[in-house]
Amino acid sequence: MRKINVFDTTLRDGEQSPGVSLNFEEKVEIGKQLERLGTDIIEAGFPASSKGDFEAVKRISDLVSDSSVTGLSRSLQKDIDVSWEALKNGAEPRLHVFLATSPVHMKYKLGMTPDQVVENAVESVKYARQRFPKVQFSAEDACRSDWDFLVRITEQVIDAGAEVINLPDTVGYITPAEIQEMFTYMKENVRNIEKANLSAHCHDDLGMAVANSLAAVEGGADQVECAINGIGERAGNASLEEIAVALHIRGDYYKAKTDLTLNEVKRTSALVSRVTGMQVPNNKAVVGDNAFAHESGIHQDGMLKEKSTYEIITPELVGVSSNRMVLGKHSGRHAFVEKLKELGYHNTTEEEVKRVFTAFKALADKKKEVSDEDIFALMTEEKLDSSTAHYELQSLQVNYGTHNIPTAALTVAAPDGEVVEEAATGSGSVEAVYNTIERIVGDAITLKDYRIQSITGGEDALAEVFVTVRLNDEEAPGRGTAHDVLEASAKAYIHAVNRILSRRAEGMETAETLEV
Ligand SMILES: CC(=O)SCCNC(=O)CCNC(=O)[C@H](O)C(C)(C)COP(=O)(O)OP(=O)(O)OC[C@H]1O[C@@H](n2cnc3c(N)ncnc32)[C@H](O)[C@@H]1OP(=O)(O)O
Ligand SMILES: CC(C)C(=O)C(=O)O
Ligand SMILES: [Mg+2]
Repeated sequence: MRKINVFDTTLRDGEQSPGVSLNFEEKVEIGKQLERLGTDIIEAGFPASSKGDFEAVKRISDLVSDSSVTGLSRSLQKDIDVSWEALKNGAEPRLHVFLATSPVHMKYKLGMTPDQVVENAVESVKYARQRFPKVQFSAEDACRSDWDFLVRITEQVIDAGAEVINLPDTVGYITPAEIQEMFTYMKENVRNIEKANLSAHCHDDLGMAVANSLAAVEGGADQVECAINGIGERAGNASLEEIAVALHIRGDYYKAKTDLTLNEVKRTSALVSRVTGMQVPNNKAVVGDNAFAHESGIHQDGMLKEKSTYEIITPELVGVSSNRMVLGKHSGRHAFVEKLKELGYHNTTEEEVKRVFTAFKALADKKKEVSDEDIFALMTEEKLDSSTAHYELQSLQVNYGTHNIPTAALTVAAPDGEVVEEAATGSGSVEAVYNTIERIVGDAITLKDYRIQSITGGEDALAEVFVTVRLNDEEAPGRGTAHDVLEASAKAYIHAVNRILSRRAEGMETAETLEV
């Protein structure tokens, strides 16, 4: 397996993300984590760009010893001098100097001829080598540069002492097939290529940064430059975690590997996301919240039978504790039963599972994700209702308006199997519902206590209502769960009434023995 050096530029190109500016402590914290992750080279910043960046690069360079720390510099002696001051005490001081080589950059941005660019690059590399033991030269916008011009400048900067030549796709323009061919061309045509490593630095403007980096590896690149979570200028850089995991999982194809400690990937991603304020999309490969979550029934069933059916990366590989089975509208019975077991329901009958699964599907139609608490609530309701059911709510309609008298209409299955329809008014919607139930039961019922809470957070959470009611001389608590508060209120009231009736039927004497 060929070893690919990982050059992390989160703290330099990554910080060039619009809206991101890291302070000293934040940069140092990320620098230490990048060392734990095992990146070969950390580009800690651009020392000549500001005093703050200078201090951060210096601190990281002083602190970090397991990774080599570098800083970016224009092809100017004053930038190189400042970089040396920042990096000179590091374990392995390394300079990254760049100059553009594409026709458009040379003509319009630099105002230099190709000959002047070669001369300037060679001078800078020689000047840098008087201080730095290791110098990397980047031919900015290499992927829009003439290949023979790239061969010429590469040969000369290698002769001047550069040991790493980076060929960036500065504007994210190239395709995988082209970049592979370009690296192969350089390997075959640069006369002194054996004295240097080739590096790829890809941007994601066309969404091909990772694919291009991997294709560059196929073409012979020895180093990839990338950023955590793919952050960076404009659409960002190639994402470090995606390249690293692709090389790990498809080592059979790339015949290449990195020395990263992959189980530090998730932690590093979370740190960078928190500190930069750039959120990781849920569907982001490797580090997104959904990367190890399975929602659909067929996938969950496959996962329960054999994980490799739908998971090519184990969550543990990148430091995620486990995969997640998300119960939602696409989930099936296998995953549902598994969840019941996980929640401690081992002795459920087929009938129970059938009823609760139907309730679960109905809830999942209204709610994006059904939580453990939701399932617990459905199961508790099933257990209590099946042992005491007499009245059963079938439908409910409430008419409420700020200038109308609230009116409720309910359809309820009575203990004798008859389906009763009734309506009543009240001073509020809940009272209208309760007055209707009272009519259906045909006895005086008094509400002694009413409490409501939401199960889990969010606008689509289940409502849970607790009541205490008095029917004739007896009191009982009741509990109801539903997506809607009025339905939960009706269910709680009926539940309490059912308990009293059930107690009567069983000849029980006290209400206190029943707990909600
Ligand atoms: C592809 C990349 O990511 S390159 C890195 C980009 N990163 C950054 O620019 C972040 C840090 N930059 C900065 O803080 C500032 O731009 C500084 C301190 C470097 C320079 O600031 P200023 O002196 O105000 O110059 P300004 O940024 O406006 O213009 C850039 C100058 O550098 C020149 N330049 C650009 N690249 C190079 C290079 N590799 N070598 C030498 N000069 C260069 C430009 O031609 C321009 O020169 P001019 O003033 O003679 O026209
Ligand atoms: C400075 C270089 C390496 C760069 O960031 C680019 O060309 O994108
Ligand atoms: Mg870049």
